[in-house]
Amino acid sequence: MDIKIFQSAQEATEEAFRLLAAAKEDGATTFGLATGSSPEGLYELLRASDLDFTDAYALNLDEYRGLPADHEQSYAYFMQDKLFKAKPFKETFIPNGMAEDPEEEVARYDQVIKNHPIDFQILGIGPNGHIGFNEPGTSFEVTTHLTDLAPATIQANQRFFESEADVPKQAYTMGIASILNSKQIVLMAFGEAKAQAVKGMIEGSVTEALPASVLQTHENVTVLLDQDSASLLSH
Ligand SMILES: N[C@@H]1[C@@H](O)[C@H](O)[C@@H](COP(=O)(O)O)O[C@@H]1O
Repeated sequence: MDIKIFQSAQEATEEAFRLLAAAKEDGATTFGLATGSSPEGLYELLRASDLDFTDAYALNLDEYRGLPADHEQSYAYFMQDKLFKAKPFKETFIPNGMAEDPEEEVARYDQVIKNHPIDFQILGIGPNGHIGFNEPGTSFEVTTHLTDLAPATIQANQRFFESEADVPKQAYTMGIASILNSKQIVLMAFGEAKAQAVKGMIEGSVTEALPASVLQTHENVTVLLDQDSASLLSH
């Protein structure tokens, strides 16, 4: 793992942009994208850039079950709003939160990932160490699946909804095995609320109890931190 600690989230975000642009320059055509506040600044930089994605593919990590693509809190809506409207891709993919048959949806998305192996994957991290929506305890072997959200995740994501009751309780997510297949991974984590998870991910043992710790086993991972998220690291 390449750990880079910056003075601010903004500086770390600028580094994420540089890494993505360099990967693109080197031929990356398929980008794994994440939602949440961590990559928002990156999407802002991409929108303002002159990078052209009309020959590129975007695959998102996850989607809430039960939210249609035009729901303001759906990840499909987030991606349109924050990136795709301004920066069109050749094709974009995201699990369908309204799919009638979860098994079919999971199989469909696994096929999408198989057809479009990811060159460059952006990740955030949940305060409990989740990546995508792979919650603590999820097997490292699984690919796309429907998961029950951990109570801590429902609580953390409540800020985007009117009340806790409005937060979906399930989500589709790429699995750890799918994420590890990406050629290059860049994880962004900012703020004190992430410090414990960041410490576990980098300095703890590789354990399903802290899903992001599996990234220690991948050969091309860069972790971009600000002072607060890095504050519990031993050196
Ligand atoms: N499923 C998403 C994750 O992909 C994201 O990394 C995490 C952190 O979000 P934030 O960046 O807003 O802290 O939250 C959500 O639960």
